[in-house]
Amino acid sequence: MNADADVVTLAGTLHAEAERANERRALVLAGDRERGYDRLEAVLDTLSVPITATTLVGPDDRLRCEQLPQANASELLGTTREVIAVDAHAELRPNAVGKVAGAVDGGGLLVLLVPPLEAWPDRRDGFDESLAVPPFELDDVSGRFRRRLVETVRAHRGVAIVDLESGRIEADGLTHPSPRLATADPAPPPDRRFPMAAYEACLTGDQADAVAALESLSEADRAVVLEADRGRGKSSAAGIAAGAFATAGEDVLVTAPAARNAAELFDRAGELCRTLDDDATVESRRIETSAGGSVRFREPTAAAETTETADIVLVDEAAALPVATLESLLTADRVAFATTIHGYEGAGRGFSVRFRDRLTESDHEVTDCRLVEPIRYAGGDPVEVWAFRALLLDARPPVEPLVADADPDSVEYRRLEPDALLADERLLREAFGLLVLAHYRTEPNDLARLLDAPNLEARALVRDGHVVSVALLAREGNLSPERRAMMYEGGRIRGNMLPDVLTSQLRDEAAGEPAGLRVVRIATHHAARSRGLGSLLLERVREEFGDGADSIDWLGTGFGATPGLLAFWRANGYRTVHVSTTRNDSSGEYSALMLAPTTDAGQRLHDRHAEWFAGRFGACCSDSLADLEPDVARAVLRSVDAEAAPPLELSDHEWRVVAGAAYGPGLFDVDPGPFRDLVVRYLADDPDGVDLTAREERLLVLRVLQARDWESVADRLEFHSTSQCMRALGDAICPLVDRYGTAAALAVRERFADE
Ligand SMILES: CC(=O)SCCNC(=O)CCNC(=O)[C@H](O)C(C)(C)COP(=O)(O)OP(=O)(O)OC[C@H]1O[C@@H](n2cnc3c(N)ncnc32)[C@H](O)[C@@H]1OP(=O)(O)O
Ligand SMILES: Nc1ncnc2c1ncn2[C@@H]1O[C@H](COP(=O)(O)OP(=O)(O)OP(=O)(O)O)[C@@H](O)[C@H]1O
Repeated sequence: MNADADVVTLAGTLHAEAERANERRALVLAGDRERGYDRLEAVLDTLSVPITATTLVGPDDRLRCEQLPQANASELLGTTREVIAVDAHAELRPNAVGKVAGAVDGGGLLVLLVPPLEAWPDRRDGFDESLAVPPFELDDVSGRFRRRLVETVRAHRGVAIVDLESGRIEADGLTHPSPRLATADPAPPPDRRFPMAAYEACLTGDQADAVAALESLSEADRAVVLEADRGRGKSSAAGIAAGAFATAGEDVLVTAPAARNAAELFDRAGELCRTLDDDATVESRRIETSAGGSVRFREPTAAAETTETADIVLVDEAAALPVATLESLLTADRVAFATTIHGYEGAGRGFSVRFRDRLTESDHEVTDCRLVEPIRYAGGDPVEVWAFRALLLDARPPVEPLVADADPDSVEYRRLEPDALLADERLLREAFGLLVLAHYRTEPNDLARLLDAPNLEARALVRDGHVVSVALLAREGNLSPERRAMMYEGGRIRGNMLPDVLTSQLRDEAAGEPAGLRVVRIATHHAARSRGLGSLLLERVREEFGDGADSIDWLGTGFGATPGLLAFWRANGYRTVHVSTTRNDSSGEYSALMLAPTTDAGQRLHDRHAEWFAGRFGACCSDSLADLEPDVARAVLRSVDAEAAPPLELSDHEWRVVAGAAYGPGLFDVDPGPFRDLVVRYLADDPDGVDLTAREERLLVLRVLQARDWESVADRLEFHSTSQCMRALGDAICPLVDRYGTAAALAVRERFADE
């Protein structure tokens, strides 16, 4: 038999078994790229799969089917394909594999076109280039992620491997599954509001429960969160509910990262509308019913701006949307979010880490529903099991009892060397699981970075070998004059987040010269927080890197700023030098950049930036940071090094204006500038003996720094009237005049005190 025939027969048998079991199978074609495409074409020619249900994810449009580059793999989120082939010869992006693996239908095949397996880990590809962060070169990147990937491919059931060079079938991927037991029939709740047809459309009990949960949107101020791994039928549940609401005359607005992600939702909604309403008009993105109801799609931003035009808003693939967009969608008073828990596949955990709190704080009564039973493919599907393991999609921190009594005296500092992580799957899972759980953006790409990027280091505190706290560190700076000039002139540089911002945005060409270590992420197990472990880990990192042979000039960090986190970093000696001028897409927060210098060169870098920052922050507050939360602004200034801030230099006249408004009949509104300098100085200093309340400080931020008008400030801080608010501002300024005022200011105070 020729090699082609072998592969075609293998693929046929594999596909037949996949169909019988309603599971997926993977086929790895390892070897020469052209040969791989030849075999793949032969396979596709003979499989009973329509070309319209096949997708090639790779750089070239080589087959007659749909084609997408790996960078656009998100388009497949939430869709269902029978065959997806990934061409990984030029590059393998771990995020793309995660995204496509969930989209293959039960009975379908995931085909991987890869170089010879033995040689693959040692080849450097396009993705590796993204890991070669200056001053490191491509040769410094290692191949551990792919070595691990190859091992998992070989070790897992359901994965067939063909060595195209020798023509040998290394594994046939057959699992010979025994027949499955039928699962329980879906049943409606006894007091259902939706028509019976909605429940008859459900395929599992979990899906019927999800539809029942969505019934709660019949009432105002309700939110529903549907959570599930991929392919459990949550989009379909949302679609069935959309159809039921539309046939009852309601307008349902559907949004998702892209219209295609909501295709299943519209399919189900359309089917139900047709069943219930002979005159319904059903189009791919718009459904209208004879009761006057509708289901329509809007892009997320447009949807967020028009929530009031709909009765109900349904958000699909919510985890892939920025937190700020999710928040704007909360303006709808009846809203549901369908979101993926594992297999977040590069979308990050913004939804659960950051957005969950906002949802809880909102006026909505929230109903949660979790779908477990798979629909797209059967439970225990081997390709899902492989993808979870290979990409650590389900990595978790250690279970609570193992770390619950950890404290600074019972833990050990440990370098997490990539080789040790590769050799110890449990350690890797615990460390990566902790990072994933605690952060809004940790993706499969980060697993590859952890194992292969030359600029990254990981450190942990372990209790009896279990990870309790973990930090991911990136080397930054130490850049050549040419690279620094390139950045200064607007060129982009990989990695190097802090030097990049300080150079390109803050116009400091020397910023990339000192060597630094940025704490990219830090997390403590939730069962052991607030015991000083995070601080201990930072202290150990500083000891290790601050004065070894490997010494650095600064430690730094950048993160979505909240008052609590700013306090944590401040307590650990980090000081703010910048706040981003736009909100971070996934965290929805403004980012704070902080430095903790360890040498004179680091100190000089810090000091000049702290001075510039304190100098500009007041102006930013009434401009790009006009919607910064006042408590974040307070915490930001509190974490600036006051020594480095510019001195307060008000003229005698300016002091008379300020003191006149505080103690006499003067007005803040005539000349806000000097008040602004005074407030910045006060918040940065946090001086002893001045005890303003949090509300007074918020007033200073809102009115003096952010220049909000009196009405809105009075309203926000719940003053009875604007004049009461104005008096409160004067009262809050008095202790600042007492503390900082010059003779000219104090003379004003004396004069009015006498009256
Ligand atoms: C670059 C970055 O990674 S920034 C993001 C940091 N990581 C995260 O947000 C992940 C989730 N959070 C965590 O894992 C932990 O809370 C960490 C890493 C921030 C702190 O770890 P811990 O071991 O608790 O630190 P430690 O005990 O030394 O210090 C805790 C103090 O930090 C402050 N703090 C830290 N996070 C918060 C927060 N979210 N809200 C309020 N205060 C906070 C508090 O002052 C707290 O003291 P308290 O509990 O007595 O009030
Ligand atoms: N009630 C249903 N009737 C017909 N097909 C369904 C039904 N529920 C789910 N399916 C099919 O099962 C597959 C998965 O469903 P769906 O897309 O709703 O799941 P999901 O949990 O949203 O998955 P993903 O996270 O990948 O978006 C799809 O092919 C869908 O057409």
